[in-house]
Amino acid sequence: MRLIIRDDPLAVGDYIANYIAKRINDFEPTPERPFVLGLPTGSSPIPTYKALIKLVKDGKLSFKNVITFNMDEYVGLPRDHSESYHTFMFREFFSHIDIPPSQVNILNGNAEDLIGECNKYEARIKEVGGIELFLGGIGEDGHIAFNEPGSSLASRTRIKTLAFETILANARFFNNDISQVPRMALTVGVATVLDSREVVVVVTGQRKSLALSKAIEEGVNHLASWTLSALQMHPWALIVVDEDATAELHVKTVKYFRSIESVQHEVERSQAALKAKGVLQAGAAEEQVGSME
Ligand SMILES: N[C@@H]1[C@@H](O)[C@H](O)[C@@H](COP(=O)(O)O)O[C@@H]1O
Repeated sequence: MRLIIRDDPLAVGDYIANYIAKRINDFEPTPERPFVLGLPTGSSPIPTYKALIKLVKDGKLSFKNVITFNMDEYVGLPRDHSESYHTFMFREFFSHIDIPPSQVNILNGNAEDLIGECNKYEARIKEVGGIELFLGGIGEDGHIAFNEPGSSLASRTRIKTLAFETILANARFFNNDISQVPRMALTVGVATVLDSREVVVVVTGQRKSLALSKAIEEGVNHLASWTLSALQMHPWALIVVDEDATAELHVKTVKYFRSIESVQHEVERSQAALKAKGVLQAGAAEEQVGSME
């Protein structure tokens, strides 16, 4: 697992957007071999979405051959409700980029057969070859998507009852009226996220700092009380945080991850110099740097 620390949420958004853009561009997706991207909602990914939109507008990135799967959706909230995750995703992201709407997958929280809807979602992910990169955010209790504390590490896409803390936290989107916040959601499972080839999580703000420290400085327990801790079992996980989110980390943890990043920069610089001199073949430098993760 790698931890990248940036000054503020905007710098975090820029970092993640450039990271995702590089992954998509290096993949060279085609209609036959699309790039499959998992996406979250919430306020934390908004700077990333803004930076991705800019990359598309500047002609540096295209979503024409990208298929997306969103993490979750409320149950029973009309699709066109201002706070549904459908509305959120089109308002904040999809309407501003070149992705064909037919390549956007978002769970239908109003399906007649909710269990069938969840099973179909898992099947569709498999059908397109699995998720290449899952971008996620976390709640204050460390939940990923709506995998509240206590979610099984083996969980798949399913119906989930929301924790009271999550209902309280999300009341800000519903006129601060708890009674308006849906009590249930459809969500991808912890195993759905862990199955993706790469996971990138955005964590910003001091209110997430306890969850971050529990998830990376302590162990994974079978109930995944801090669901983010499940990432410790993923072979290719990256958490990108701002300074405020590091408030509860040990100084040595912060120093450790900062030192890894600076050594990596050093390696990248020397590999680039060798490449420029023709000593290393194109591609070899990235492979060697990648092996540090
Ligand atoms: N289901 C979503 C999560 O996927 C998201 O990570 C979380 C945090 O939201 P925010 O980024 O606004 O703090 O909110 C909701 O609970």
